[in-house]
Amino acid sequence: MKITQAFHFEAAHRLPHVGEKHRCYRLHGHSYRVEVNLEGAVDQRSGFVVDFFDIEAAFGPLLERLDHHYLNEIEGLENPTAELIAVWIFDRIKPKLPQLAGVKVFETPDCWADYDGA
Ligand SMILES: Nc1nc2c(c(=O)[nH]1)N=C([C@H](O)[C@H](O)COP(=O)(O)OP(=O)(O)OP(=O)(O)O)CN2
Ligand SMILES: [Zn+2]
Repeated sequence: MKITQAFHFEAAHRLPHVGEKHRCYRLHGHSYRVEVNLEGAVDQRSGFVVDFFDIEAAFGPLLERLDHHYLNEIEGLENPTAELIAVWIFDRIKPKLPQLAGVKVFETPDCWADYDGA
């Protein structure tokens, strides 16, 4: 069984390695959407793969670090592409959520990165 919980945050960033002529070299912001995907057996008693409240508890502290922050200043996010934000989130919540199967980070409704740990 697969389950997903979505979160949202607003943040500023710039991409330092794209070259000065690329518009994303300049400071700008996005309304990010994050989808946390888990996969596992449904517990017979609870009926849950994982309680959504537990997913919220695992991701909440990261959300506080991301929301309304300048991403480039966060340790490990000096080059905050959607891909590297997805890896950053995955690596930090996997120890708390062993059933974690993937993290999607949407910069816009049309552009996202999907990391499954590989
Ligand atoms: N593979 C990736 N490519 C790009 C990334 C990324 O993270 N991974 N990031 C960017 C920039 O962050 C850029 O700001 C993306 O914004 P864009 O897609 O241009 O969306 P906008 O809403 O700003 O654009 P509109 O066309 O005006 O809607 C670039 N590439
Ligand atoms: Zn951007």
